[in-house]
Amino acid sequence: MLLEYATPLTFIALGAIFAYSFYAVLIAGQLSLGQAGFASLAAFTGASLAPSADDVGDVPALLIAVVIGMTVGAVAAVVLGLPTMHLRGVFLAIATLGFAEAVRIVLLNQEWTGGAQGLGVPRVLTVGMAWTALAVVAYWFWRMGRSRYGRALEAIREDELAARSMGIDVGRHRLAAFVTAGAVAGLYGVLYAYYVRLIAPGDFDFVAAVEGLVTAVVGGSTMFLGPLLGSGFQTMIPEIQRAVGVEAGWIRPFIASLLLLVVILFLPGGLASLIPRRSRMPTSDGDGGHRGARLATRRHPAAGETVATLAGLGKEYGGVHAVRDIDLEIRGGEVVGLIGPNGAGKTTLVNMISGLVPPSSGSATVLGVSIGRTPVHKLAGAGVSRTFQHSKLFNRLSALENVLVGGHLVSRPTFLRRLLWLPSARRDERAALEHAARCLHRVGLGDLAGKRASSLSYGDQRRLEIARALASDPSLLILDEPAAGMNHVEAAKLSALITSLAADGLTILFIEHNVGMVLETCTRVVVLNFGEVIASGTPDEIAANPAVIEAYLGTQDDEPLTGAVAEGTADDPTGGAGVNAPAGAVTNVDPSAAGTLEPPDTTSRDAT
Ligand SMILES: Nc1ncnc2c1ncn2[C@@H]1O[C@H](COP(=O)(O)OP(=O)(O)OP(=O)(O)O)[C@@H](O)[C@H]1O
Repeated sequence: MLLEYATPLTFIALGAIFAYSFYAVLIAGQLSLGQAGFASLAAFTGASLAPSADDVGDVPALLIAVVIGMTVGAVAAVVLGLPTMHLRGVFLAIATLGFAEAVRIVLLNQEWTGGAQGLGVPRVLTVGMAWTALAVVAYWFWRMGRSRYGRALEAIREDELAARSMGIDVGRHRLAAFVTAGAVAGLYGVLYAYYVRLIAPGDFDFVAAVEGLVTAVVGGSTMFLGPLLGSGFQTMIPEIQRAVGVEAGWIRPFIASLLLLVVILFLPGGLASLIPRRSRMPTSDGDGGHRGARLATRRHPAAGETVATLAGLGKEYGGVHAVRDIDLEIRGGEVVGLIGPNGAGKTTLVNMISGLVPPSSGSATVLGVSIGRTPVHKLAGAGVSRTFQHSKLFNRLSALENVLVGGHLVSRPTFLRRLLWLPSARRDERAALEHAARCLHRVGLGDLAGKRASSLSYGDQRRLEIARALASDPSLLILDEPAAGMNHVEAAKLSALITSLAADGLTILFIEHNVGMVLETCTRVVVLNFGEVIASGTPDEIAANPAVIEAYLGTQDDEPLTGAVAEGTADDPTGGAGVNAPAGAVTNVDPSAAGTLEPPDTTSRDAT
């Protein structure tokens, strides 16, 4: 019975293995078509260099060829990956496709490959061997999925910049994913060669690459069973059509393509999205009643110790001086509020401090690291953690998973230990889960741990970003407009949270348009206008500072800032008070009202 289906079953296994080589990079958000080239190189070198099956036996010959092929695939991936890893999306697809085509043409013109005639290889692979190999590959990706490494790849796929800010070395992770793809494609190439009896360079052409990609996409790239489901679907649809008597010709491929279209249109997450995803939950409630191990912690600067020193820091975009000549010192335990009208340069300044944007002039040292050439993940490693003006959550991950990624820097790698089922890996994963749950509870989101980040309300998304930033146990926490979109009550709660974090010794720098909240929460306020610091001092000093009042109200004759901010609209940015404020200015014309003023932002930014 099984023998009757041996051929389709073997092709399902082979197709799934090839699709896993695409899945390996799709989970990190990379679109590559180079796998056909890796498979081709592996198939020809493996089959040519491995000893003959007659001399050493079938299985040893195949195993040696597999080792050669996977090594060749991985090395080719490094060679191709090093110069192309900075490419994204369609550019990476084109570059890798170019590589695969170059390999095909070179191999086509070699004598040792048999050229267009192809190379004869003994059939050694059985259906059992093919499925054993598939089981090993699927096991690899299954164990990877819930490891620290697997989470990092998912985070890169969801939002690369946020992943960098969580301390993930994106370049290294993307290259590792690419090398895995090379090795798995190499495995496929060798197994294919030892099954079909005759291989030709044309077997690994553009069409083969697209088929592998389609299989992975149809199966789904967010769950490890995806490639297997995709390959089963792709292989069995024609078989089923044949069995029910749909004759060859245009009908069969037409129906198969139509079904493919239906899956892609109605199941954007692929067939695997039909399988319910078990969301990770901590074993304890995370509110302090936990018993698991704690994660690594870092030494934080003591109160009054220098955290950041900025000297003459400036940033110019073309002719626009976003920030100019800023001297600033931030000390341990301070809560520094950064305020100023829209376009004053606040976000640009914190982007420089967190390493996202290099300064055009001046210098700065943050937690002992000088900014400029230091990559974002290294600054995160030094203890800088941040939220973004426009939420940069990992939308398809749950709230808890978002915070788990935030804990990347303080948790231990678990993937290799998970492969071996070592209890220490389970312990470390539990510790990471409980740490994430504690962070969620700290911001009041404990009950929403299993919810997808994209399904949370705007205010909860802001809080989730804070929980994620806290998870790295930062020394300097930077919050970019954390209260944006929050109502009066939520903003008051956030203010209490910031105060309690500062009481724990955390140094906080935050941008906020809600001046009332800033004056209430901060130990020091720095005011920017047109990229320059126009005032710095205690909340009381700032509230009475004429230069600040002028920057906000456009006149020096008005009352001092009182700690509350008028609600306004883009049409009436003064909150209806009729004050002649500069466009986008935050006003305090109605001290009884609270809220933020958010005129439409038309600035184009790489990182905000
Ligand atoms: N990537 C960029 N390219 C060009 N100009 C930029 C870029 N980022 C910021 N700017 C400009 O730099 C100036 C300061 O912008 P920035 O976003 O830092 O101000 P902000 O005080 O944070 O404003 P908001 O309160 O609206 O967020 C603005 O004039 C803005 O248009």
